[in-house]
Amino acid sequence: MEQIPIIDFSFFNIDQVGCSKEIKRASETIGFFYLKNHGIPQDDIDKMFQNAKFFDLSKEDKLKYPVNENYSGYVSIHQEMLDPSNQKIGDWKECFNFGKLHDGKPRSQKLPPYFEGKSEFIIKFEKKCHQLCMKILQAYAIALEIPQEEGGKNWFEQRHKYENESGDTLRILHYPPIKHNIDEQDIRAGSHTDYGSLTILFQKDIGGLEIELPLTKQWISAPVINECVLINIADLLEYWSKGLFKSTKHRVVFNDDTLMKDRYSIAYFCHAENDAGLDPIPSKYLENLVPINMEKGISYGVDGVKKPSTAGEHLMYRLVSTYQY
Ligand SMILES: O=C(O)CCC(=O)C(=O)O
Ligand SMILES: [Fe+2]
Repeated sequence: MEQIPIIDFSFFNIDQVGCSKEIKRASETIGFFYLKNHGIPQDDIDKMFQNAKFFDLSKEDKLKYPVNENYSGYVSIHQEMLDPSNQKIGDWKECFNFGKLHDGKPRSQKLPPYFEGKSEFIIKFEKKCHQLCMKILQAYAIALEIPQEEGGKNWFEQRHKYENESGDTLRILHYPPIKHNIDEQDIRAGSHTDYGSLTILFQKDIGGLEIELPLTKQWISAPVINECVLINIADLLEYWSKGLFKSTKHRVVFNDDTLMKDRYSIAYFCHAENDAGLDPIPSKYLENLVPINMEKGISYGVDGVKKPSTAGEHLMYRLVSTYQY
């Protein structure tokens, strides 16, 4: 059975081309890879996980900051349905989404008092995640040999400028234990692909994440591996690469040994700027591929047929179909 590869990112500083090729290969076959020596200090990750104490607040207090149309805020249990075509009830999870923060505040939303005094750290953490994504995206540009006159190794960075408006989101997640008899309908997170360019996933202690192998459609588990973050390709990279890179489906299931336990995770969703187009990457590796059908496997909530032409439009269509406001 295929395994999710572990890539040592310190190798990128020694042999950029070799390491980039390894990342390219993992992205073409599985769409997921573990990254070790990724450069985000473990202390920062542990400190970020401490923010999950927010979930201990009363439901009332949490609901004062509900998720808004920009995708920032608190998402309660059953509110998000990641697989609307197969799920009847929403996911058994709660999360808090931090939109891109500026001056300590998400652009269009007030942070709950709980995060007061913590926002400086959260912004720094978010920036470190963004920087890591830029380095990984640079690896794609190197592996795809994007011509210099088209942007070369900065092709992706030109579309992901931190200061510009985008769907970049840092999310803390809590999957509470299930106390009732598990309903067949209940799932911690329904099967889905992510909406941006890349996702960094920080797992902790409790497994349950599964990914669907693109070729065989077989589900395999993506266990917690110490000192590694998990990277997955999201929709934009699949579009830009004409399907060469796989935006692989994943879900979080209840396991017999973990369903009575709290599960926590952190995801950083790296998005292109809202105005970034979805035209293919200029690369000789894509010459013989045809652009993929963007609606394939994705239910766009607005009218189901309209094609998104920018990263921002794509995000909007996907959000409309997964959230119940
Ligand atoms: O919690 C996890 O391990 C996965 C979360 C996830 O896939 C998501 O929020 O998009
Ligand atoms: Fe996801």
